[in-house]
Amino acid sequence: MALQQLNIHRVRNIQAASLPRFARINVCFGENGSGKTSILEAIHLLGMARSFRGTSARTLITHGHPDCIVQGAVARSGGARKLLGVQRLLNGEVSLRVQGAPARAVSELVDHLPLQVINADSFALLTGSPPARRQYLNWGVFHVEHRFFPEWQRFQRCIKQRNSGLRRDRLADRELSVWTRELAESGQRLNSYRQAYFADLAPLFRSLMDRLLPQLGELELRLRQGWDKRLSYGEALAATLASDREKGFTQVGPQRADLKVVIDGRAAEDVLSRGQQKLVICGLKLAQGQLMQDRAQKQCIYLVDDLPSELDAQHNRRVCEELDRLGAQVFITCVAQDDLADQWSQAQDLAMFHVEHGEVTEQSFGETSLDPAAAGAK
Ligand SMILES: Nc1ncnc2c1ncn2[C@@H]1O[C@H](COP(=O)(O)OP(=O)(O)OP(=O)(O)O)[C@@H](O)[C@H]1O
Repeated sequence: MALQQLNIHRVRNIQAASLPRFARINVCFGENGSGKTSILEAIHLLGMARSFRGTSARTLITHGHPDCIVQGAVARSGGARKLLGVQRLLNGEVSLRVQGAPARAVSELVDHLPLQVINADSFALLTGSPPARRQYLNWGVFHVEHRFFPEWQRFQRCIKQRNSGLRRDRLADRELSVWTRELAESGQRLNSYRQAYFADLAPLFRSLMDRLLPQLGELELRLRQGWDKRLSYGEALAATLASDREKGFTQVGPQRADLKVVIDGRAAEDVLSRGQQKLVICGLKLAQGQLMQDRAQKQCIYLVDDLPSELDAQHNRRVCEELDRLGAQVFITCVAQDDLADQWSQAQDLAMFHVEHGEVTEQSFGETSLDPAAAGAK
């Protein structure tokens, strides 16, 4: 999957930008506050209809304007182009388009433009609360198991109904047991999709970490399914029914699942330096891209904001090598044009975009210091 062109209107400090072509590796460089992250935000808006910082649409829209719009063309290698469009309004309204026709759900965009973000907020994968890790897990399963999303929707419906039954008095017993049975079946299936995905993901993650950070100790990725693994989900729900009634909600299930990275028996977030944490995060994100390629024959697109921060040159290079090995399209930001020169000098399919006060200009290859001939002439 690759983004082939992008039009940006009123996204943060970018009033208007028309980018008619991209390479596989796209480096956006410019001074602090120039608008590099805003380009990544625009791409994220196109694929997810929201900011990657989880903030409201208001923060994406250029100050003083009522809306922002992004339009782009994506294509699978050898496949037909798809035109996507997203408009967000200050009042919270959102309008999505695929091939010019209104799209009903964000999942349609996600399917066409699968994105992986590596930025400062990605640390939440290790140090944040479980929803960030469930989101990571769900993203992966969604892209390789087509039965996951409808099951996830069904599960949400069941748990909502069961929780509302739990809050009512005992007259609702019959209704409650119907929803509990439905929930047990749906949760069990959801868990089996996640477990199958996890079984493939964990070894990929370990071998990536062997390359990114070989001196790290015994590394383990663990999946907690959200209830006692010796029980079926139905049994676990039966065991907690009385306490669920008291509390008024369902306490166990896939909605409580979590992932844990463990090193020599200790939680990664407790023992790793900030740079090492960043490498683990890169390992997790790269493993998902690899698995998506292996299982779904689809490429995701990497949005990488300020990779060099927290990483020394050697580890920076290793992450770039892994991105390169994946063959995925990458949009990556840095301050100076030469910041990523070592990493990408061999890349054949490279484009450089200079960003200044919200204006984006593609540098021709002759103008870039990453061009081997130009670099040699300096
Ligand atoms: N809604 C908005 N409307 C207008 N300008 C905005 C809005 N939100 C942020 N900005 C401004 O856009 C500019 C570009 O921000 P951006 O995060 O893209 O910079 P950057 O090039 O990634 O910088 P850095 O290297 O510091 O990370 C900043 O000056 C920021 O204050």
